[in-house]
Amino acid sequence: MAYFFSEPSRTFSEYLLVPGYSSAECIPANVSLKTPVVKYRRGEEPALTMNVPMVSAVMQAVSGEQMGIALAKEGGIAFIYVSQPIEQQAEMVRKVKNYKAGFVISDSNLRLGDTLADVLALKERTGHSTMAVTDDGTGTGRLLGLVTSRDYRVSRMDPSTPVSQFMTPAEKIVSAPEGTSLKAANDIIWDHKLNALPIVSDDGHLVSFVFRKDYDSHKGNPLELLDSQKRYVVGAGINSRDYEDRVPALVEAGADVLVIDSSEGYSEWQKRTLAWIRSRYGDTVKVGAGNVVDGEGFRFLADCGADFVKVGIGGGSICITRETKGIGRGQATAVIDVAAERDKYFEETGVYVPICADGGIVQDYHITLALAMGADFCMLGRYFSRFDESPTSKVLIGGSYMKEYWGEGSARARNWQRYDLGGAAKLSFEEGVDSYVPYAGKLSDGMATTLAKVRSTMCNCGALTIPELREKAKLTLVSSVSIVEGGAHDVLLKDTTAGGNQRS
Ligand SMILES: NC(=O)C1=CN([C@@H]2O[C@H](COP(=O)(O)OP(=O)(O)OC[C@H]3O[C@@H](n4cnc5c(N)ncnc54)[C@H](O)[C@@H]3O)[C@@H](O)[C@H]2O)C=CC1
Ligand SMILES: O=c1[nH]c(=O)c2[nH+]cn([C@@H]3O[C@H](COP(=O)(O)O)[C@@H](O)[C@H]3O)c2[nH]1
Ligand SMILES: [K+]
Repeated sequence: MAYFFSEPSRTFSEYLLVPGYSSAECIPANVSLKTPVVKYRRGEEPALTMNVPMVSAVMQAVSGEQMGIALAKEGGIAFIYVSQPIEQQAEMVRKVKNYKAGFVISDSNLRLGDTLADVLALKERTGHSTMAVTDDGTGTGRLLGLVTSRDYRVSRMDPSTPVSQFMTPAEKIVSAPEGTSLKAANDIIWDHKLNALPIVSDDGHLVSFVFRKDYDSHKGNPLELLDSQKRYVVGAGINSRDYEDRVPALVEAGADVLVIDSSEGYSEWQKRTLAWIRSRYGDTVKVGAGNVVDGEGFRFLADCGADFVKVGIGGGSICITRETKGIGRGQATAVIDVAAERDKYFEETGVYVPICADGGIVQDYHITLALAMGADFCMLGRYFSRFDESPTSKVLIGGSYMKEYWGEGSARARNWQRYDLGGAAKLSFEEGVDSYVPYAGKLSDGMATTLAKVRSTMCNCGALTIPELREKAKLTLVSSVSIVEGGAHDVLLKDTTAGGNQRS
């Protein structure tokens, strides 16, 4: 006979936290959001931790290289999407690993034969007024000259004037050698009153620029997540098909952690994928698996060697898996159940396998709830898709700026793993939608607000760390009537944008 769970499956909005005693030390500035990403033995330190409990979803509309850089700066990890060719994904990982704060690879470059008209067209296209003239017209060619807007007067010059006639030639350029520190580069910029300092290799090739205006922007990211070589930490998705080719490419590109990206992880496919990675790399390659929604699924993946386990089926904002396939579970219940099994597993084996609550975070406080219920960190798609750093375009709709956001199981994602099942067997239905989300500006500003709320709620619960929150949290179910009580009610709102139920 079929098994029936005795409890209904519930979601985050059905719960609230009841405050506990807050001592005088319990202030947001003292809260640490540090959390483990990969499994560790009792008494040992995890090989990878984050400074904030947030990772970005393995999705085309969310996690490219810009998200990788921006999120690591804030202390979290982006998982570069897997639904793209291997080399292209590896290149995104490399771009995050090679990124050096303040050192910008030139994207506006000219050849000697180009003209003033080319300069103007390039400026129009990239929006940048500092241009390198190189032998091959690339950002890493041999540096022959520089063009800035101070070098030409559009009203007085013929558009066909070659750049060689008005550029600053190489011998007059102030530059710095490769390996110059950011501090030293900024000193040169100030001493010579420059706007941009080219960094040039021993053989005269342009490496990057340091711009004066960048000086302030990379001071003060106290939570940024760096590897042992001071490069940003980045993750990448894999699938249970082409792992023998994809995993080596991603490892070689420098990915710090991988995750098998699937709607459903309690399968022979994931077991084989994990076994292959362990046989080839032992424990040196870190890989999460999922998704599961109960203790049984968790134990299976933990036994298969997963470094962390991802929880959540059908709760995502663009998900229609529950509607199309009838699989899934309320996200709060899934997290609570899996967390209980994770704790039991830890008791029994001495191995702590972190869990990630994936999907369905709508309000900022849902993150705090997920942590209180036992999640070690949360994966968010919709949330991150709204910021400048997501790879999608910003569009003006009905007077408001929106960003596009679509599911990995939607037709738009053209996810060949789903559709190419070999021979005539193809997945013929969609499990996700294509949508708009309200544009939300810069990631750093949005995360600052979100995490301020998380820290503040933790203080209400008397907790300065995530483990302490889990220990002290008192959670209550709320009735549907009291949910109405929790929003602004029985008043006429003057400004509808300040309503109590606005989504973050
Ligand atoms: N978290 C969620 O609720 C959901 C997430 N998604 C997202 O959509 C994307 C695609 O997910 P899925 O369709 O579940 O991808 P998937 O690749 O895990 O599964 C697609 C199909 O391929 C089969 N399969 C997997 N490995 C195989 C192998 N080696 N040989 C033969 N068959 C194999 C699976 O059993 C399944 O029928 C992912 O990005 C996922 O995160 C989609 C639906 C729900
Ligand atoms: O049913 C689904 N169809 C899809 O096409 C799809 N694409 C992504 N995902 C999952 O949703 C998570 C992101 O959820 P949020 O937008 O709520 O943060 C992601 O992290 C995924 O787990 C999908 N689920
Ligand atoms: K299964």
